[in-house]
Amino acid sequence: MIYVEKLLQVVNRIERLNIVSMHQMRRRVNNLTKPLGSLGRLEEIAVRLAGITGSVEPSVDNKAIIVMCGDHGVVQEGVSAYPQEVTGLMMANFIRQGAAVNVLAHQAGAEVHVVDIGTLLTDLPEGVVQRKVRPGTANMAKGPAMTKEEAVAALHVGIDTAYELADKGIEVIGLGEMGIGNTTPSSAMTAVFTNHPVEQITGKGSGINDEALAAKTKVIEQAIQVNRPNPGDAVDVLAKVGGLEIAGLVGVILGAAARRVPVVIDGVITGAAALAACRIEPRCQDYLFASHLSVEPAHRIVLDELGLKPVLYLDMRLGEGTGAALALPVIESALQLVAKMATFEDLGIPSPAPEEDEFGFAVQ
Ligand SMILES: O=C(O)c1ccc[n+]([C@@H]2O[C@H](COP(=O)([O-])O)[C@@H](O)[C@H]2O)c1
Ligand SMILES: Cc1cc2nc[nH]c2cc1C
Repeated sequence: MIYVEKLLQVVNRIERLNIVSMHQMRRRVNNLTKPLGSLGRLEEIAVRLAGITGSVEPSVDNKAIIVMCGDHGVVQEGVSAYPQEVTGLMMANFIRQGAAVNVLAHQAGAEVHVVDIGTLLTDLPEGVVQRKVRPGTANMAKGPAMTKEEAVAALHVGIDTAYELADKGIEVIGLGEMGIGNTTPSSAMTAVFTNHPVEQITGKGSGINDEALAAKTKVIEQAIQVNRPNPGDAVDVLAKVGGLEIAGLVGVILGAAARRVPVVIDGVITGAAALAACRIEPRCQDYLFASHLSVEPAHRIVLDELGLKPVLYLDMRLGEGTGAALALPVIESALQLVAKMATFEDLGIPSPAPEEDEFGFAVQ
């Protein structure tokens, strides 16, 4: 019960964007020495970051990527092309800086935090944050993946992680995950939340063949039928057909939004987490940026549902936070332009930009 109260406190702390800061940022952007609107979506990014942070000089200098790791009982049903041990092996790889996300995060100047929230690994490599709620989920094709209490505990791991990073001055959080089998719960959650047919939503994940895809689709349909998750209760959906790392990511989003820290989502798994977070508290939506569009069909459905446009289109389907790491420098560029470009006033000439409405948008 105490746990649920804490969750409510965090959710209640999530505020609307700061309209005054957005207006001031729009004005500044409109006065930069360029044709009005010519920096396209970079302008929208700068304006939204002003709204999130409540500052006309926001910073995303201090960046972190959280890689939540968990295992999935549903792998027993043959839904993945890879064995379950890969989750643990990749966790070790993150620590030795050998994974794709390490390379890309290093390039972006982002820290990588690897959290074991629910893998089967018992002997954790040094450097992994140990926050195991339980060792892997149960097989959701046969019953609930976890209890509601476990789902709430996982949400709190995410909230705590976001708060810890906010406390130490992290200004933007990229979401990443590792969990063999986790495209299965992600597709199930997306189907339940959006009511799209499972067949339209399910993809090949890390690389199964057509036959296995047909079987995976059936497993997801069965999991939904067996568990009957309530689409109006995101915690119920997470517990019945979700995953520990997915619930952890939902917590990260809630915690980051409560602390006014922007969140960059990655592929289909972090997307399903974003959908759940927005079902818990719709204001979360304002704090989210979509880094890229994954090959997994559920990802497009999630981003459409959340009204998010991806920064990059690279046909990736890796996860780990790789897309988030790639988009961070683009987001940072938006702020660099605002901070460093000259304005028309700097040149001593009045802005040739058209009149603005009360929100600072051009009146044509
Ligand atoms: O980010 C994505 O969109 C994405 C798409 C397909 C696969 N993945 C990654 O691959 C793993 C899940 O794939 P699977 O086929 O085992 O469900 C998991 O570790 C994810 O990080 C990630
Ligand atoms: C090798 C490997 C690396 C991954 N990283 C994220 N998901 C993954 C799945 C596999 C199989």
